[in-house]
Amino acid sequence: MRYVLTNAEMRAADEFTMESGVSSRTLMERAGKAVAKLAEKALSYLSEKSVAVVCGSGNNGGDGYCAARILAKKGFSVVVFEAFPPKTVECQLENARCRTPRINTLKKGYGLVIDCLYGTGFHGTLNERAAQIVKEINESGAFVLAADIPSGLAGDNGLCAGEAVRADMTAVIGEFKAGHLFNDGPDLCGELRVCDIGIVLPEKDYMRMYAPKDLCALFPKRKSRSNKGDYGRVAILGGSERYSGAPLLGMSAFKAGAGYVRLCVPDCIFSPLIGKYPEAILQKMPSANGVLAYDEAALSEIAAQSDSIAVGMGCCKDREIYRIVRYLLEHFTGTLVLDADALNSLAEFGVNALENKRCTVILTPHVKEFSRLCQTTVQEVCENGAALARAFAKRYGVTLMLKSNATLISDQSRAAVSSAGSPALAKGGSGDVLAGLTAAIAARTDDTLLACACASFILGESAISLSQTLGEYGVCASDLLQEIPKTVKKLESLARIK
Ligand SMILES: NC(=O)C1=CN([C@@H]2O[C@H](COP(=O)(O)OP(=O)(O)OC[C@H]3O[C@@H](n4cnc5c(N)ncnc54)[C@H](OP(=O)(O)O)[C@@H]3O)[C@@H](O)[C@H]2O)[C@@H](O)CC1
Ligand SMILES: [K+]
Repeated sequence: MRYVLTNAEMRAADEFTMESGVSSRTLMERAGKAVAKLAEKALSYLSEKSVAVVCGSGNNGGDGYCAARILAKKGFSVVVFEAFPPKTVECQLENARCRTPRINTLKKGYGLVIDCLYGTGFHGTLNERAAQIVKEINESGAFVLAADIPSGLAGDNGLCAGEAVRADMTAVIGEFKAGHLFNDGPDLCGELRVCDIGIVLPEKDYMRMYAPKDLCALFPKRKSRSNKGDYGRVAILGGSERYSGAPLLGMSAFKAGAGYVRLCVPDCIFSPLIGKYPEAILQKMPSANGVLAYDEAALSEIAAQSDSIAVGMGCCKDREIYRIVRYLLEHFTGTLVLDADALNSLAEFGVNALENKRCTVILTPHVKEFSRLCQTTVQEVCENGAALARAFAKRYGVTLMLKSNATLISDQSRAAVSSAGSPALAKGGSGDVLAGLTAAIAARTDDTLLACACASFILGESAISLSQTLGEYGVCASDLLQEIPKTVKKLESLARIK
């Protein structure tokens, strides 16, 4: 497991490391060395071997002077662009130690440009001169290596207002910052390489990034003497005349190992589904106007016979859906996964229903759905998603999985991010697949944070691997159902090695 920090948390960790006896000069030397090492590796693949290092006034600039000195000592042709005069003591020191030639403007022709303009100290927007320099970096035609984070990208949320460096590779100094993973971050950072410089973390309350070897604990070897009841009874409650396929994508629950999957669909779409999935239990629910209708007896039976229930996929926003969600919140004692129109109905008819519940609740909104739940804007969710998710999870006593290019998960005390994913998932049906996966995995564990991270990982990895053969444009949600067992098998195999 790795951690993902905010700028302030990273600064505190740097300071804590220094208090533990590592000097700032040593830390910078390590950072510069790590950047130089990645530069050298990149240069080995490039035909043009000249390097330009663009340095700002802070310690990110200091990393740059240090890397330039190391690369020059190794015999590379290196120039430094002093974009702004050094301000911090370490930057001034490294500037003085670096004797490579200086340039005043960045022309084309370098093989590699190292961006050390701004790191975690960046805030606000680029001024005119900085924006011009960033433009020159982006238009240089060189391979761009960003030190710590591409300049212009906000470390706390991965947003950039206007121009920012578009890197081919980013040398992540110490720990991931949220900005590497969220919003514009993945498109601007290129390949992320973490450089360990011996940072000592003062606490362990950071956002987590689970590795496959943490997630595989959810796929222990199945005992030969076991039966379907041991692997979770999942109910998928969804579909409408308009979205008749959505609940079928919840069959992902079976692909993630559930023992039983019960598809509960409105009577208006029931008949065509008979025999479609021979392994599933098919349950006919009443409907009104093509949408699921409230039926207490049926819901009571589903609640009694399920370990987890996913509700909302393709349901349509409706008062009847809201009644169904309220009933399940108040009577079900397993894990309830609220997705799509269950969330939209909650937002429309009263999110306070979440206060009165007996079950464990997981909400799986995308950014727009979450903005409706919080009665705020999408922009606000993009800017402060982590804080909003944490506050919401705490306020309502739920686990929240906020879906975007990186998925942010928050329970009442912890947070995690899953960055596995692909733009191939930006299509109808992906969320329905995720809801089924989440319900299946959450049925087997009390650790909802881990369950959500695992479900998101399986979805993301399956999409990545399918994209390699079908392409990001070609992959669709039903393809994922075929790929998921392969991803799950990798976790299963990993669990056996442990
Ligand atoms: N701490 C350590 O020991 C270690 C740190 N390390 C490295 O240091 C980096 C952090 O360094 P840092 O804190 O000095 O900040 P950095 O990003 O270089 O820039 C700050 C300067 O930019 C300026 N500025 C900001 N925004 C601006 C804007 N919009 N427009 C214009 N100016 C703006 C800002 O101005 P000010 O806010 O003071 O007005 C200030 O002058 C970190 O990412 C890592 O690479 C590693 O070596 C490991 C050890
Ligand atoms: K940078």
